[in-house]
Amino acid sequence: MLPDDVILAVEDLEVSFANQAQKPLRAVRGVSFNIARGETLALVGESGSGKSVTAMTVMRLTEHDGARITAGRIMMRLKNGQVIDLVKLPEKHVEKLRGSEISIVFQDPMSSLNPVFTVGDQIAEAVTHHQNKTKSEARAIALNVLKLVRVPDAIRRLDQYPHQLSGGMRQRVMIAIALACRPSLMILDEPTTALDVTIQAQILDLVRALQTEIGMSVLFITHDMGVVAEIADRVCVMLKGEIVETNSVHEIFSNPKHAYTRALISAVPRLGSMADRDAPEKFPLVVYEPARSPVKEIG
Ligand SMILES: Nc1ncnc2c1ncn2[C@@H]1O[C@H](COP(=O)(O)OP(=O)(O)OP(=O)(O)O)[C@@H](O)[C@H]1O
Repeated sequence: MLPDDVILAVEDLEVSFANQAQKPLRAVRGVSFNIARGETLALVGESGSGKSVTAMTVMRLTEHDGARITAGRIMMRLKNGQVIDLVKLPEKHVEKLRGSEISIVFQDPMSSLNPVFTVGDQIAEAVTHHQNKTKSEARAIALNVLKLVRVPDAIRRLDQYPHQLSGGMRQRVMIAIALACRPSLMILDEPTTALDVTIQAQILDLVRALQTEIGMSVLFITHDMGVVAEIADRVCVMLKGEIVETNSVHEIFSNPKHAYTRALISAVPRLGSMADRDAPEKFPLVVYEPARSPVKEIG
């Protein structure tokens, strides 16, 4: 059974990809964590450490990519209080939970949004997929949710197409779609990596504000300890498919136990003084340069 305040508990999760030439690739190895109601848990680690596979497995989407869950449980508390193991759920049931109980926002809104439908239609579609609403009711919900994610001039935006919005506005629309059916858990997979720094800060502010307002839980995936410092309550550090350290954000930065955690902190110049300077040699990191977008925020 889950403690009352826990929304999601991942227990000893193992996920493998078949690899014809060699033995299967164990992308996620014995991963365990839980997320409380209203909490933001950051999953942090370098490229290939297994963050996205973990997140996509919580959505039960990795099987579509040929992965197999070889062990573990993903216990989820639904909005009606029922607790279920997502691993055991047949696809047709999981499909009903995506968007209504858990939703996910990806890095690149342009590849998630459909270019030929308006913003309003895409949010309304997310609503009518799960709820028995008329077209005009769904449009009213779409308008409210656009306002909730602070899209200025929301009425006009409803009838615009994705290409008419800036990168930051598109990411707000993706968050609006993810929020439309008020899931209790939102997964954000590197949602700000493709945005420039000021827009990134605005999106992080938005996620924080939404959490205070609607009390949802967040699983936030990032490689950037600077972002972790801004957004997380607790942190799981992933390395080569395993979680090597879990702690509160305060403890992670003030008293990092694992050398790899110290290396990640040192990779962020303004946080680096807080961490062990020897660590980067032990765990050389790929240094990320977020793609700078020349798009100017409009409105
Ligand atoms: N569809 C797939 N088929 C085969 N292997 C995959 C697939 N998706 C991911 N992997 C492998 O699983 C491992 C974990 O990848 P994952 O995408 O979870 O890393 P990550 O920590 O999210 O990194 P990134 O930030 O670069 O996405 C990697 O070795 C990756 O190559």
